[in-house]
Amino acid sequence: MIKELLAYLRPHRWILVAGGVLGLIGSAAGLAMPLLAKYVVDAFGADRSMAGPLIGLTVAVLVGAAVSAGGSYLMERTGESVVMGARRRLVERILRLRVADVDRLKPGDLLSRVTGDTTLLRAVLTNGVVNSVGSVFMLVGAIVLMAAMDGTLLLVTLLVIVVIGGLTASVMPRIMRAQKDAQEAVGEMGAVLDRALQAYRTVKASGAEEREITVVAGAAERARDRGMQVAGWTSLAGVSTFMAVQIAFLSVLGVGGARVASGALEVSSLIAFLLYLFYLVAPIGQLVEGAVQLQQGLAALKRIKEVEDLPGEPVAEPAATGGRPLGVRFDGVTFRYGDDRPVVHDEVSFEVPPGGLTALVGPSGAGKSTVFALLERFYEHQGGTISLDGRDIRDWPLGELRAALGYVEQDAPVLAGTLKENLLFAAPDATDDELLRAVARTRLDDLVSRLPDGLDTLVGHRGVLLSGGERQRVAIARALLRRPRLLLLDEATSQLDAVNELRLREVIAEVAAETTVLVIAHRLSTVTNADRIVVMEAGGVRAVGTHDELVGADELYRELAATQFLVS
Ligand SMILES: Nc1ncnc2c1ncn2[C@@H]1O[C@H](COP(=O)(O)OP(=O)(O)OP(=O)(O)O)[C@@H](O)[C@H]1O
Repeated sequence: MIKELLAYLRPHRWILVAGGVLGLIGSAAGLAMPLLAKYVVDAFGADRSMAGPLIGLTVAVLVGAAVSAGGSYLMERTGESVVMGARRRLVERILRLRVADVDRLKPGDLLSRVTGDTTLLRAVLTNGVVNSVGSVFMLVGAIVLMAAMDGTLLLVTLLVIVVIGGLTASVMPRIMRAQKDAQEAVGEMGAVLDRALQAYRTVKASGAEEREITVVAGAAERARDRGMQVAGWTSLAGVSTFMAVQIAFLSVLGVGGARVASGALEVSSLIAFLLYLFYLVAPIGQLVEGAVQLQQGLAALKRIKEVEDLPGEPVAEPAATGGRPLGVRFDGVTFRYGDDRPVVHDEVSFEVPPGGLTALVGPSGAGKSTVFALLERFYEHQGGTISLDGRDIRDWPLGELRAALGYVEQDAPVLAGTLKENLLFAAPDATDDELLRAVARTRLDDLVSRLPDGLDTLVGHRGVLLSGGERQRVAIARALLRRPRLLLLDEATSQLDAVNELRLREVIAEVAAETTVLVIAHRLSTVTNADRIVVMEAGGVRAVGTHDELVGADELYRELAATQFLVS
């Protein structure tokens, strides 16, 4: 773990060394102060000119202050860079995780790892490490001098310090565990709050505010309790430092007194030794503080590593969009979402030639959305072959594959930001002309002219300022701007009014004239227009045909058409 912690420091090691050296020089200047003051006083007594010593003293004060300030500035700067680097790596990892892993993670908790845990790294990496190194220097120096005074007394001192130091060290892992629990409780708090914010209206409509508050507050209490434990262990560690020096003082006084009495040691040496003993207080205190910070940093690092160690997708190299319509082929595809999950696709086979409109229909849970998820390679199928354009999707570079597809999700397809940002999300390089054409094709021009700032109007968190039908058309326009070779459209199940439905049907028909469109259909209007319909049931393909053919030949389809489609 320590090695991994140091890895964060490696890129900044020279700045850290410089900061550390400046800090040491600053301390040395501080140490020189009494000596220079003594010269001033001596000069005063001896009736000599005080100018020299005074100038020396002033320079030492100024240089010492400037050097110390520079040193601590360098440290803080590095701290910020380290935090930034850790955040960047973490965010990069999070955005490159596999969808299957993200399904299991809680967004609020991830957020707290990026914001909270990375911040904890700062103290340990800068002050913690640097102060500890400085303290070790001072400790070693003092010990060497003490050894020169009297070896026996040094042994007594070290014995006391080692015993109490060992006891202090034994609480360190507890500090780390308590700190990790505290951070986990903060993460939990984020997760619950995120859940409540994602379903804000449902929370209110369900009268669940109080319950959600209780859950968040519960996590906050846990964070407090564990934080208090950290504080308790930290105080214990602090007080034991003080105790170590006090006990060492008494022991040295006792043993030293006896040695003075027996003539083995001079009184002046005993006094000097005792003075040095108190000199140890500050560096030992800093070492203990550094060790505590180290534990806190390690706790944070553990949480950061848990995410960083998750496997990611291969990096999808950006690829050019546009091109010929793609044909799709599923050949005996089997898939389940996890080893302990039921089979979702059991030998799914169907073929879609390039171009035209193909509808996927079937009862809820039949595995229709999963077809899209597999095409986008959000998940890996376990058996059979999926090919696009005659090429196994496993052989497509991920970036190229996703650039060829346009994907419109069923839920919340609009992101916070302006309408324009939303439209350009999948194709940031699209020209204004292309943008306006997509707006016109998806019949969004009415909306744009009504909005106060046109395309630059903010659409709110998850597009809440737009209607359901508008959000859907924005999502389609966004997918179209990517010039997909295969458009995957998961029709929203929400009821659209007649005008919106007609518009949507027109848009889909137009797009299907240019590219392959695969739509999960919940409306009869979409289905009757389709060139072919794939009927799915319980993880398999039951029938393929046109509306008229299927009404004649397939009982399930007839039933679906009679109830589900006509109802919606
Ligand atoms: N991310 C997931 N993790 C685990 N199981 C999932 C996941 N997504 C879907 N499932 C399961 O897979 C099965 C098929 O889901 P899928 O969404 O493909 O069905 P669908 O035919 O699109 O249904 P609907 O018409 O209701 O959207 C369901 O039983 C569902 O519980």
